[in-house]
Amino acid sequence: MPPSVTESEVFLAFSTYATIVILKMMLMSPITSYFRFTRKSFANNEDTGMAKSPEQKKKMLVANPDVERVRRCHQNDLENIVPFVVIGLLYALTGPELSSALLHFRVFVGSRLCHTVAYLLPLPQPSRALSWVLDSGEEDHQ
Ligand SMILES: N[C@@H](CCC(=O)N[C@@H](CS)C(=O)NCC(=O)O)C(=O)O
Repeated sequence: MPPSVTESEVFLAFSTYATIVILKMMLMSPITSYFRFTRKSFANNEDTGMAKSPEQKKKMLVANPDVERVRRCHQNDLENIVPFVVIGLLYALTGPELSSALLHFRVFVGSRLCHTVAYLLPLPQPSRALSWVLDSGEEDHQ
């Protein structure tokens, strides 16, 4: 009996690379929390319970640039990784050559990791823009 689509090497490669980028995206939540606590910047009134005065409570509700940066990075992941998972799955189902599928998946995952590093450090532009162009281009080529 021929192997089913889900047993194919392309599908296994897709599952592996999709899992890597999804885990990376999920990591953005604990990183946001880390920045919220270290910068003492929260989104909701009820999150500022540790404030010792009404003034401190007010300060804690002011947006912090580091927290906002991680949030933008997370948002950008959502804009790119969700389409990658959907389009990558459809592409894997078309039965492409393993070598070209691996190239697409690796370029996407590599450039997404570069995008995160460039956004969070931050690295000077055009490093982030180039990594974004590479991974969004990958989605178009699948
Ligand atoms: N939603 C994005 C669409 C364009 C995009 O993803 N640009 C890349 C390369 S400049 C980026 O990293 N944008 C920053 C961001 O989404 O916060 C934006 O508003 O910038």
